[in-house]
Amino acid sequence: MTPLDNEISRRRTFAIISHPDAGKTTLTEKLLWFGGAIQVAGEVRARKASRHATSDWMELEKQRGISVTSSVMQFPYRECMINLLDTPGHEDFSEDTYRTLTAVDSAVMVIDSVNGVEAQTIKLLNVCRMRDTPILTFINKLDREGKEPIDLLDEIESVLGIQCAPMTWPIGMGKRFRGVYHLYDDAIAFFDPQAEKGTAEIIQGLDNPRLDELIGTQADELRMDIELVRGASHAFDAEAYLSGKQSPVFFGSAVNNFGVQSLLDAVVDLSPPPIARPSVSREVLPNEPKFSGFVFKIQANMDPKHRDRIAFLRVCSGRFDRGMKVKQVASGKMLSINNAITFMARDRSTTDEAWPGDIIGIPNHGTIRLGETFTEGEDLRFTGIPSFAPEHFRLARIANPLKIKQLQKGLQQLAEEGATQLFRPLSGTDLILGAVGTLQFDVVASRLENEYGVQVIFEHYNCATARWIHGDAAELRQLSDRYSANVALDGADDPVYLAPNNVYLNMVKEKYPNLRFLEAREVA
Ligand SMILES: Nc1nc2c(ncn2[C@@H]2O[C@H](COP(=O)(O)OP(=O)(O)OP(=O)(O)O)[C@@H](O)[C@H]2O)c(=O)[nH]1
Repeated sequence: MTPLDNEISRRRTFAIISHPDAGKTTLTEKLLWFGGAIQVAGEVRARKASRHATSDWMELEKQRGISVTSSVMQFPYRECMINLLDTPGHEDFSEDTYRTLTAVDSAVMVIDSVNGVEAQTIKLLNVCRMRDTPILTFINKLDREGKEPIDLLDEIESVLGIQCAPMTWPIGMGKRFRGVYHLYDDAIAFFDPQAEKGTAEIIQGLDNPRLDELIGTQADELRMDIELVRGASHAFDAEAYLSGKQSPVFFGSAVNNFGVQSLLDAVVDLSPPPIARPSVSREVLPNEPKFSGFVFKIQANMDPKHRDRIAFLRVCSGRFDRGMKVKQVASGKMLSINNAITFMARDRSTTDEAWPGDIIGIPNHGTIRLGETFTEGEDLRFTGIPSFAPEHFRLARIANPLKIKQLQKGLQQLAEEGATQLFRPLSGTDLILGAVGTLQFDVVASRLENEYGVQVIFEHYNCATARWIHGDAAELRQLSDRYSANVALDGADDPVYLAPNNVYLNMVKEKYPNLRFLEAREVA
């Protein structure tokens, strides 16, 4: 094995997805703790405290500063190097989450056993499905009276349309929660909220008399349950998991540390290392010797006055060395990356190299855009960074018309960063902002004022949804001439139809059958 192959095989890059409050932050914290990356619980929670006050811009600003370094948490566990990518908790920032999901090789889905599958879980799972991302499921909060485990699996299968393969099975729940049985190790881990790692004892075998000794009549209930579960549920199938068709399911209680280690072991044992990535011209294998990667997230740095930003780049192939010269494919320029940040959760000191699956942060002054590809010279363009149809729209106006240039520049740059989407209708001079969550508008207004010295006023804009237009050029011209106020150019000058309502959208679809109206487009 070459050093490159070796480093690839030990990389696991994943994100946690969940509906708010299912326990994502708690689980992240416990994973870091089991991985030895944090010494005391609470470090992640402190960050979350600021995240909850998202309606307050000052808090957001603080959080933005802190989260540059906490967006990627890298730590060694067993023989692997784990990259855990953070995703914003608030659903108004789900665009950011969607993009982060394009940079991972797998995901962990957290389900609250009391609430089952929730709205945000459905949305996020659909994003994972676009790339057939393999998903492990963690059913959390077994220490509470929740839904029956078998009903939860049914719900996941029917609502999310993914097969479930239980890997562990809970013994009771709520007050009667005693632990889990591992279906493949034939081992029982007993729950003890007082024990340091949540587990009192582990025993082998369902027929072990110690089982009856410890949990009495629940032992026979468990034996019956397992017989039923083995007969009625899907057996684990590695291929089905890796192709995103089946999700191995674990049960536990994150706040009590219980079940977390099994999950982390599953990330090492079952989740895939970096695999080939599609680009416009060809597939790029991770073990190609030459470096390549793409930018999936741009974040303004701690000091907004300097307008420096960090571009988060996912390494797709080869090895990155500090100071190496790389090509920014979009501009054709060669850049020396001397000041890249790599991320170790344990100590913030930088390392000098990165391998496929790793994330590096490149400081820049707005010259690097979302979705861009970097290589050692080849003109590659990675595909797959999505932009989603916004659901909220505002018309941007300014108090002082002399500042129109600053407004245009500010909006253009914030759109490149992904903070909002910008649309310019073909007729008139209106600047329309689109967002997936309305909180994005507050962020944009505040940043325009602080960073560009522009006071913006957002007004209602009559638009229900946006669709990117692809297809026949002649029909596009006709549509643009006929509805020039509703056809706009986005930040990348691609045509978009701004539909006042669904009736209009259906009408233009019928009228222009050779055009396609897409809900998402790729940024790069
Ligand atoms: N009873 C119980 N509560 C839990 C468990 N895990 C997490 N919680 C609690 O559930 C609440 C939400 O957990 P978080 O980890 O903050 O959830 P989150 O998904 O990160 O929430 P957002 O940041 O809003 O996305 C907190 O009060 C946790 O203490 C568990 O295993 N059992």
